[in-house]
Amino acid sequence: MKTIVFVGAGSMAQAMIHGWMKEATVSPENVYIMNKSDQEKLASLNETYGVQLVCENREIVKTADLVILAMKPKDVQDGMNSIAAYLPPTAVVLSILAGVPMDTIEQGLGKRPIARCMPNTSASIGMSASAVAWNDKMESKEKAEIIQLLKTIGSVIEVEEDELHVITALSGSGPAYVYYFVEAFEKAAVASGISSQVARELLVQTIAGSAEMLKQSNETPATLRKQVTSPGGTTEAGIEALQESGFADILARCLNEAATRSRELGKRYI
Ligand SMILES: NC(=O)c1ccc[n+]([C@@H]2O[C@H](COP(=O)([O-])OP(=O)(O)OC[C@H]3O[C@@H](n4cnc5c(N)ncnc54)[C@H](O)[C@@H]3O)[C@@H](O)[C@H]2O)c1
Ligand code: PRO
Repeated sequence: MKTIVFVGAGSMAQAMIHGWMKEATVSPENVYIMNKSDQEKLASLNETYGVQLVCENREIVKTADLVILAMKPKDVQDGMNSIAAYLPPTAVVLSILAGVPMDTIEQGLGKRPIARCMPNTSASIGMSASAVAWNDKMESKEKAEIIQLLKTIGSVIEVEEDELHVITALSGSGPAYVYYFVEAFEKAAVASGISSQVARELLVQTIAGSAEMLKQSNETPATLRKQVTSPGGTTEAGIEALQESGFADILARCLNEAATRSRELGKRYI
């Protein structure tokens, strides 16, 4: 897929572009960005990498092999209306929108190969956890090309479209939960007399090390947790406080609320 056109290029699309440019996955002269706002940030992407800014010039869509829908769900109908007349029948569409079903995209842009992907913002450093689902028009060659593109911004797994609501709640939103966890723990550490710099450095390395242990050790999270938790020791006291505060229920509620919002977004903007 030579020519890629982004329709909408906010924080998520920019993370993908940074990832692709760092890995030299696609040629910058073949990446076009149609976007309605934030032209300064996009100008810096153009200056840094040479990707093409086309603002709202829709003619470029006529040359697209791959169109990436990356506006907010509330803007999807406007966005599709603005390109539908220019989109060649052969163009493949990749949507990264939370909640919006492929049915809605087929209605707006016609029955054609469509992929729906949920990446996350760690794409900008090649560390996205992406999941992708396909419509029934997608051929294996096109799937392979999209998977290849997604692999250069992190890991990718193929899933059924129905699973994407929960996946959006888990790994699409996931970085925000981790950042919130760091914010909250850092604040607590500062209140207990540690400098925020020391707390942040230790927390970030602890998260990175624990993630690597989960990846490399082949142990379950519960086993790894037990290895840290000495009977009668400090971790036990901390874990008991989390359990008594209903931490697992809080996380379940977080996941359910986010997944419910994804389903609502899909229905709200059809
Ligand atoms: N931010 C994330 O962490 C994340 C992760 C995964 C998926 N997503 C999905 O990615 C999409 C974009 O999210 P974001 O956080 O990057 O949003 P954003 O608001 O930062 O960017 C959206 C951009 O789309 C532009 N836009 C709106 N309508 C347009 C149109 N018709 N033509 C051209 N440009 C248009 C806006 O000007 C804006 O710059 C959303 O649908 C979201 O669900 C976001
Ligand atoms: N950010 C988007 C949202 O908050 C989708 C997942 C991450 O809706």
